[in-house]
Amino acid sequence: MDSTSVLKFVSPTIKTTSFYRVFSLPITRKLRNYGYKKSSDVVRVSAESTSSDRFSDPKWKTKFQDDFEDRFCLPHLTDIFDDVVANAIPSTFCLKSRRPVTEYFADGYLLDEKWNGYVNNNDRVLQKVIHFSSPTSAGAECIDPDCSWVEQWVHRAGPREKIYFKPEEVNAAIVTCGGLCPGLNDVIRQIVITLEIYGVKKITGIPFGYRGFFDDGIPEMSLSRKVVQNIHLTGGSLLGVSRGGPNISDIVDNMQKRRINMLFVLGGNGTHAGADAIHNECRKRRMRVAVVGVPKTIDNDILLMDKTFGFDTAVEKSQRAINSAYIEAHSAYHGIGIVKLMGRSSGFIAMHASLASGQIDICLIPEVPFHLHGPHGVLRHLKYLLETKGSAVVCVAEGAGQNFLESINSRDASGNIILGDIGVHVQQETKKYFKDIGLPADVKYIDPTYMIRACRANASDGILCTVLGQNAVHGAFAGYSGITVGICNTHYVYLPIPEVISYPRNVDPNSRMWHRCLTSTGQPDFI
Ligand SMILES: Nc1ncnc2c1ncn2[C@@H]1O[C@H](COP(=O)(O)OP(=O)(O)O)[C@@H](O)[C@H]1O
Ligand SMILES: O=P(O)(O)OC[C@H]1O[C@](O)(COP(=O)(O)O)[C@@H](O)[C@@H]1O
Ligand SMILES: [Mg+2]
Repeated sequence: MDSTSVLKFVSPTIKTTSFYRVFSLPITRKLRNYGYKKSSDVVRVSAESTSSDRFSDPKWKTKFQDDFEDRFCLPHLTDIFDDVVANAIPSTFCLKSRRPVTEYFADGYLLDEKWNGYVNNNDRVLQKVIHFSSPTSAGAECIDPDCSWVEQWVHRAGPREKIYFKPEEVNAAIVTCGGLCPGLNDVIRQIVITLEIYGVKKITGIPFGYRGFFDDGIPEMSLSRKVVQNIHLTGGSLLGVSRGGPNISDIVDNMQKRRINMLFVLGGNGTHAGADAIHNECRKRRMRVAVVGVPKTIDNDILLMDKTFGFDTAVEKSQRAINSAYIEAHSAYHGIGIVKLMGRSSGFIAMHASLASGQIDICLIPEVPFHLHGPHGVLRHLKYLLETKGSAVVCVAEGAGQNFLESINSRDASGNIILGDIGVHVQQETKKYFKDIGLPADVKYIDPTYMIRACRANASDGILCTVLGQNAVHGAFAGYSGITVGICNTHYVYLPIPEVISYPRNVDPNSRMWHRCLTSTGQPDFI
C-alpha cells in the first residue's frame, strides 16, 4: 500500500475541516494504527501526499491557528438568538458572599470590589505543552514535517459573570448513559448542588439513560441537595444507566414536552454523540436549551483530556486483582496469573495498572499487536519466565488480541461490537501449551471487571468529578451548548463535543508511557 492510498483509506473517517488537519494528531494516530509506527513515517507519508507549498506559505501558522480556533470555538446561544445578549444577567453564582447578591451588582461586578473570581470568556488554556523538536522524538505529535511549534488554545472552564438563563426559569435534567463508572454519583451530586447555588429549583433525574426519555413507565426523579447529599458514598448511578434507546427526535420531543432547557449528559463517546445530536436538533427547532456533557469513560478513551473520571479509581482497584494473581502465581509451583482489565479499544487501564503494581511480567493491549505462539510469542516468553523466575503474571486488556478470537459478530444495544473473551483465550492457550510441551504450569485467571466498575470513586476522582460537575453547570449558565468539560494540562476546559469524540483515544505505542511500561515489565516484542 503506498502512502497516498493510506491517506485515502483513513480520510473518510476523519473530520477534515481544513487542510491543516491532515498533519494533526488524529491522522498521526490513525496512520500508526495502519502500520506506520514512527512519527517520522507519519510525517513522510503526510508530506508526500499533500502539496508541500502549503507550508511555504509564510502565513501557514496563522492559518493553522485560525483553523484551530474555529474548530474549538464553543457553540453559544447567541449564535442563533439575537435577543439573548440583551437578556443576559449578572451571575447569581456568588463566590464571596452568602447574601443575596443581585442587588449589589453594577455591570456584573460587586460594587465595592474589582476582583470577583469569575472566568473571563477570553481566558484560554494551552492544549499542547511539549515542543517536540523532531518528529522522531518519543510520542511526537507534529503538525508539519519540521514539527513546528504552534500554540493551540482551548477555552477555560468556570463561572462567568454574565449568565444567559434566569435560574427561576431553568428546568434542568441529568441523564447517565452507557456502562457504570466510578464517580457518576459524585458528578450528579455536584451538578445538583451547583444548580441550587445558582438558584435553580426544578432539577430532574432522567432514569436509565436515554431510555428514560422514552419509557413513560419509568418515573423521573426530582433532585435536590437533600436527595443527593450522600450519594457519592456509593458506586453506581443514582439514576441508573442503560445502552441503546430512543432516537434523537423522540428525545427532543420529550424534552420539549417536559420543558427541559438545561440538559447534563454523563457518558462516553456514544453518549456524547447523542448529546451533540440533541444539541443540533434543539438548534434546528430553535429551542433555548443548553446541552452540556461530562465525559464518563472508565477506559479513558476520550480525546484531548489528561484523564476522565473513574480511570484513577479503576487503576487503583485493579491492584487488588493483580496482587491476588501475583500471590497465587508466586505461591504455586510454576504459577501463572492472568488478569483481564477493561479497555475495549484502549489499553490505558492495563498499562497504568501494570505500571502501578510492578508485579506484571507481560502487559497486552489492543494498540500493540502480539503473537501468542511461535518463537517470539507470549507463550514462549512465559516458558522462559517459569524457567528463570518460577512464576509469571500477565495483564491483558479486554480489547487486546481480538484477531485470535472468532468474531461473535454481534453488537450491544448501543451498537458497540461485543468482544470475545481474550482473558479466557489466553488462559486456555497457556494451559494447552504447557500440557503439550510437558512442563507443569498452574494457571489462574481473574476477571475483576464489574467489581472495579461498581466501586465508588477514590479521592482523586472525587475531586475531578466535583470540578467537572460544577463546571458543567457554569458552562450551561454561560450559554454554551454542545460542549463538554475536561481537564487539560491540569486546567479545566470546555471543548466542543465533536472534537473529543471523532475517534477513541488510544495508547500511543511510541509514547514514553508505553516505553516505561515495557521497561517495568521487561517484556520483549511479541512479534
Ligand atoms: N452515534 C450515536 N448517536 C446517538 N446516540 C448514540 C450514538 N452512539 C451511542 N448512542 C447512545 O448513547 C448511549 C450510550 O452509548 P454507549 O456506547 O453504550 O456508551 P458510552 O457513552 O459509554 O460510549 C446509548 O443510549 C446509545 O444508544
Ligand atoms: O457489560 P457492559 O455494560 O456491556 O460493559 C462492558 C464495557 O463497559 C466498559 O467498562 C466501558 O464501556 P462504556 O465506556 O461504553 O460505558 C468497557 O470497558 C466494557 O467493554
Ligand atoms: Mg463508548
